[in-house]
Amino acid sequence: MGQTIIEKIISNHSSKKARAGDIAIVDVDLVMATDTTGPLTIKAFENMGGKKVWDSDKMILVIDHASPAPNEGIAVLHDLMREFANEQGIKLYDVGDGICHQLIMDNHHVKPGQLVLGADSHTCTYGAVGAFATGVGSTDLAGVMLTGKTWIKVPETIKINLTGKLQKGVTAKDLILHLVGRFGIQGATYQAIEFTGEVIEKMSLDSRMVIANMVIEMGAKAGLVDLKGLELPYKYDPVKADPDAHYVKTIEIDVSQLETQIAVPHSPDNIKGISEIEDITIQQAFIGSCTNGRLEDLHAAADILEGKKIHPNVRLIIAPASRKVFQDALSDGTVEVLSAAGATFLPAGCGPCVGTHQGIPGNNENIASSTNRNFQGRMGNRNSNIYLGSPAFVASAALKGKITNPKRRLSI
Ligand SMILES: CC(C)[C@H](C(=O)O)[C@@H](O)C(=O)O
Ligand code: SF4
Repeated sequence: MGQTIIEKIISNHSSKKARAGDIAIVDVDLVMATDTTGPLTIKAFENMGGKKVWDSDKMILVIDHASPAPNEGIAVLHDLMREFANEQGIKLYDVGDGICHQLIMDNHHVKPGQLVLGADSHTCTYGAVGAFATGVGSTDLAGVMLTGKTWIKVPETIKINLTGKLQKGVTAKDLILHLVGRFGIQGATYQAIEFTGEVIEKMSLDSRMVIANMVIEMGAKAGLVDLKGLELPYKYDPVKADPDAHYVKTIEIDVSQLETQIAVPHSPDNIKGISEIEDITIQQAFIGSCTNGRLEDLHAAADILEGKKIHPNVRLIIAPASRKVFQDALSDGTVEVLSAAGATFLPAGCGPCVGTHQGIPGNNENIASSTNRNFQGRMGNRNSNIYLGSPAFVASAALKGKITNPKRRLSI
């Protein structure tokens, strides 16, 4: 019997042909840690007796979660990371460079068919370029830093084929929210998902990243997006599934009828169609994160806000996913449009996504957000409510001061 993409990638990184359910010892192509997990990882590495990482070219550190440092304690942790990176000759991205996942993608640190581990749950984002990338704990990552290897149980695979055409104002975010709602937050636990079909083939890299990024919200180990229709600035050999590969499930979805999808408080699988929840008042709007902080996302917001002013009772906060995203949005006039509409720009980084700093909501406030998680307290206040959706949804809500269908705000 043939192999799925993940079985092939794991086989290529180990000495045996891998099948779902096997335990494989694999060589890792790249490891990554952030300012939330990096200091713990470095300590664990030293506690294991680590002196020199197995390959300093295969490790990346990023200061993005609380960046610039909001207090002395975090400033000390940032310094610890800088010192370690210096001693070991490891590439470190510092304050303002951007979110770890965006930097790894922007700078082509990951390529199709590679196997990457990150001490961050959204490492699965790199499935957008057909890599098997997944999140691990700090101690596991420290082990890889010593040896360049880890063990992995080969996941089973679900195949999702997406056909039809997305309606105006309906995006990759709506699609993945719909799937998270359908599966539930544990619906694909420890499984890989292969995404194929004409909808994927027409998607930009930015949109493919949205899909791969949120598979963790269904508990999946990896989301592997078909590379058809994707142009990359380098040559590569795509890893393809065999025609007789075994899938635990194959799902066909026609996306043509899908309306804007929103995750309502307090879980990313608590999905409603926009028409069910229109008119809820909001006080804060956030566009950013490794899910939706890219150029395409800022463009979608600018399309809605150009020449207009946001509602006077709303704070619209934008954190570009990377410095490059910010610079591109600056040079094409997008920053100007959004700033004139009343948006406040934060440095490139995670920003308010995880509630560490910058934009913690007040009591009883409702937030429209382009991020990926809306658990109670996620943005730093348990007495606030987060509504997750696309950047077009967030911009429309910021404009009207309440949840509204982005379709009505789009001129195209
Ligand atoms: C803080 C960090 C450990 C966490 C993660 O692993 O995902 C964060 O990035 C998140 O999005 O919740
Ligand atoms: S942007 Fe949010 S989800 Fe993404 S890595 Fe940062 S904290 Fe995690």
